[in-house]
Amino acid sequence: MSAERIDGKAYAAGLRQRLAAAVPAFERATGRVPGLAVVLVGEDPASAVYVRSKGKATVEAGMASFEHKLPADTSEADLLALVDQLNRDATVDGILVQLPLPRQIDEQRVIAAIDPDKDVDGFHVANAGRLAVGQPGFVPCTPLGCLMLLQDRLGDLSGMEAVVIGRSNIVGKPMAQLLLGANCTVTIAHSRTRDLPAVVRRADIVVAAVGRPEMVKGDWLKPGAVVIDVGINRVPAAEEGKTRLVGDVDYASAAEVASAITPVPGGVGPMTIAVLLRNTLVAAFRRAGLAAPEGL
Ligand SMILES: Nc1nc(=O)c2c([nH]1)NC[C@@H]1CN(c3ccc(C(=O)N[C@@H](CCC(=O)O)C(=O)O)cc3)C=[N+]21
Repeated sequence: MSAERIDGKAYAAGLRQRLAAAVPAFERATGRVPGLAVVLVGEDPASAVYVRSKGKATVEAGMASFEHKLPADTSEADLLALVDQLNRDATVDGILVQLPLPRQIDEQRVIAAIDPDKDVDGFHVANAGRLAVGQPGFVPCTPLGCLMLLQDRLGDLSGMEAVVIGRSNIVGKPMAQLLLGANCTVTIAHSRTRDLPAVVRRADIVVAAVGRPEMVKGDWLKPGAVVIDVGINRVPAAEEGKTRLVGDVDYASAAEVASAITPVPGGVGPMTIAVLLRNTLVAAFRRAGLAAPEGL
């Protein structure tokens, strides 16, 4: 069998178009456009690339982008002061502080300082709690994007066996909550899981978010499984001195067994950015006391 390739880039482009189409109604009602503030501390080149593509996508969707670039030696107090200023800025609906932060800054303290109603990353404990108990809030962008791709492909997920590999607060745990909310039978596997291949072989849905290049092999999969690869790993390419991106799944062998699989790049990554804009638009409608449009 040769799996169908799940085109996250195309789905993300469609979502961004639907978001752009909803912005004028917000602008008519409020006299302003939704705004996203992105804060980058230091000059990690990969982080700078993501921040730039977020800013570009924000403007393309008709929203306002506010970029704050701070030097690598910024103190925690100075970053907290900026977050406080953004919390109080009425033109800012969403705040994203790019992670990881330099080691003099306590990430949890910074996330805790963000107004939960502007926390479009969904990283604040208030939003983690809302997701856990099924209240409206903000869901982390990557897992929500994965759920959208799965529901687009499979429709109702009720009763399906889902295995999430990875237990991070930003992907694995919220992904498991979302799949549980969609009535899957959910297993969270991790580095201490015994006989991981046997656990993965039960799954109708596999979400790989471990950060280990090409770890999940085709012979771990149940034939016909749908595979979502969250990993983005830069590895040496065949040509001397060059690099390439690979996922946490060995695409070639997995595509022989799965019914559908997301590629890397072009799968989950573009969805993360599109969902960030979706969360920002939803935050803007909610903060204005307006009902957010359906189906976003
Ligand atoms: N507070 C916070 N929120 C984040 O959402 C966040 C963060 N910090 N820190 C860094 C990670 C990383 N991240 C990506 C987003 C899009 C792509 C993406 O679009 N990737 C392209 C490839 C891009 C390339 O070629 O490097 C793809 O997969 O097709 C990748 C990675 C968001 N992150």
